[in-house]
Amino acid sequence: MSKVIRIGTRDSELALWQAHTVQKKLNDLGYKTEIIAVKSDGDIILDKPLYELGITGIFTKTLDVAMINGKVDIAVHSMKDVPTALPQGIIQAAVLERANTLDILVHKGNFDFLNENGTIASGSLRRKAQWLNKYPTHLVEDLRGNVNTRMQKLKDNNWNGAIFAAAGLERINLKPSEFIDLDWMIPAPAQGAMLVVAMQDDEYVLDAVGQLNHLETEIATYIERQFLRTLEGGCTAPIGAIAKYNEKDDTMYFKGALFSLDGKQKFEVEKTVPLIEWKKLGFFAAKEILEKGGAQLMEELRSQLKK
Ligand SMILES: NCc1[nH]cc(CCC(=O)O)c1CC(=O)O
Repeated sequence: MSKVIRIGTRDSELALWQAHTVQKKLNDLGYKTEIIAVKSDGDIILDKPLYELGITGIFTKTLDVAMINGKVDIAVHSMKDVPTALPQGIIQAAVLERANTLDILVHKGNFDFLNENGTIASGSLRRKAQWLNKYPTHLVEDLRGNVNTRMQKLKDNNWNGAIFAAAGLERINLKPSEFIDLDWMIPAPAQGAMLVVAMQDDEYVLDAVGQLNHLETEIATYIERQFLRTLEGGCTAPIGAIAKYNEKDDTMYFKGALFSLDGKQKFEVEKTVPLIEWKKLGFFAAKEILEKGGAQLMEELRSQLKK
């Protein structure tokens, strides 16, 4: 059989770059492919309510619906944008080798604001909370849109800087020379990783795409997303997590944290365990946080974030 694998993607520059990367890898393996780009806010036509199928993610739902309706065979996502529970019938087909996991501050060449009263921009609860935790006197302005839009808004405003995922800017060559690595900031679970999803009964496609899977990244992101899933229970809270395999001593390093919205409260876990313990690492780390006060903070966050 040699069917054409239809690759679903959103139409932002970053999403298209990611889809083309998957396309090239499949082509190199001898598969025929076609890119199908959907408008990010495209129409959703389905004969069942989204919640019945477990479709929740704002970045992923249009593609979930396209796949369930048979319009595309796979979808390529930034893994950190994908809800931890996938819709019914859709499964993780491959996690690609991870790129840069760091958040960076893109600035305007002047560092005075780091000690004084600065204003930076970010639309992410996780970034805002961590910034305010480190710089309690600063202002964090809201900033939304795709990376191109956000970079333009930074130029148009008098903010001192804005926070981006290094991976996104590097992929589309938008990373300017004026930036600093925020190595103290805990990234979003699965930041820097790309996920390919497919229908669970599509053997041909699962076999093709499975060849792109990077085991080390799959395991690290599994741990980070297990941590997230155990903590959040369906609410988008300020949560960071990073897992890293260390080849030298065959161990898995993990750091994860939960913050209050204003950054004043922080519950953190950091540990290194033998690799064989990876399967429950994210779960136990989350339990530890819940026990030392995180459960109460999650309660507060749920009522603050409910609209
Ligand atoms: N939420 C938007 C988003 N989703 C994935 C990336 C970049 C790629 C990645 O982090 O894996 C970005 C941009 C950003 O956070 O600055």
